[in-house]
Amino acid sequence: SHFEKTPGWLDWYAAPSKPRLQLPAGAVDAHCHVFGPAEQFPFAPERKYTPCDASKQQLFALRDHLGFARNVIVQATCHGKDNRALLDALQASHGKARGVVTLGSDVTQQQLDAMHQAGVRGVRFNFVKRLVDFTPKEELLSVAHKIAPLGWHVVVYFEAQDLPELWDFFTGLPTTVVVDHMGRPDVSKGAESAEFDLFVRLMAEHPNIWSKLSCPERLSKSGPAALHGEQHAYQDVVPFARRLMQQFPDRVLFGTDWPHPNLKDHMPDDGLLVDYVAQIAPSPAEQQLLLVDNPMRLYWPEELT
Ligand SMILES: O=C(O)/C=C(\C=C(/O)C(=O)O)C(=O)O
Repeated sequence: SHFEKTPGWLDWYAAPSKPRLQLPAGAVDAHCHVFGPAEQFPFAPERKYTPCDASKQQLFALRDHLGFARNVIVQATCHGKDNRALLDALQASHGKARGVVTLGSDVTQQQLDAMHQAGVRGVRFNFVKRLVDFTPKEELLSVAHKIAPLGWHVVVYFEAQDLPELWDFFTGLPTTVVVDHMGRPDVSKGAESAEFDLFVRLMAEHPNIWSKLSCPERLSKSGPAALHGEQHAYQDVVPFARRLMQQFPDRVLFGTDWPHPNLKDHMPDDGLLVDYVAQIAPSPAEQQLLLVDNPMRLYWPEELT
């Protein structure tokens, strides 16, 4: 097909290891994707990479293999504003998945209501320049104001060096805001750096802003040491996640980011990624917050009454 995978794009682990960590009952993988199948759900013409297919069936099999109970499926840029593959997966999940879509300001109320019925609870704004072209802030704000009455939140993906210019936009959003992958800090600067202090200040000053503690494999310079059996996978990222887990225990989430788009130097074993959670949330109480209570409050609040 003409959807040839981007050269160098690694496939995900076909047979991930079984985690040592026993996840708490009801654990939520709060950041993952479905891609294609391209013949049924074509990738967006404006995409900046072409992934391999990654089906809902494979996602749900991974969920069960790792010990998660639910998924939050996040629209990735390779599908642009065409959320059909995501909506198809939500329907197949029988209520075990929620969705975060990508929308234009032309979205209609009828489309929003249908997505809400399907299990969508958020919209995603991507600012990573290698992934998307520029979208005017007015258009994004228009989308945010359209989804706010539904109780949806805004997921944002950006790189740490861009936080200063994005600060006013993020702090002006009329919803809960969930940051992907800790705002992608440069881990070589250290978890007490001015750069990460700024991100911590963003969360400290704005209690509506949450963060996912995901994607150490994208941020680490020390790499997946656990591939050799040691317990300290992605050791240099742990202090960043620990700082957020300790300071904002009720506003953090975790996800596998399966099928790990755009990774070229190594592909994480999802089982070892789950074991990484034991380093950033070592106590059962922290694991309960990170993996169950926090994502349930955000995505299935109706079940908490
Ligand atoms: O999957 C991720 O969250 C990370 C990446 C890709 C996307 O988010 C996307 O294409 O929407 C990335 O860093 O390349």
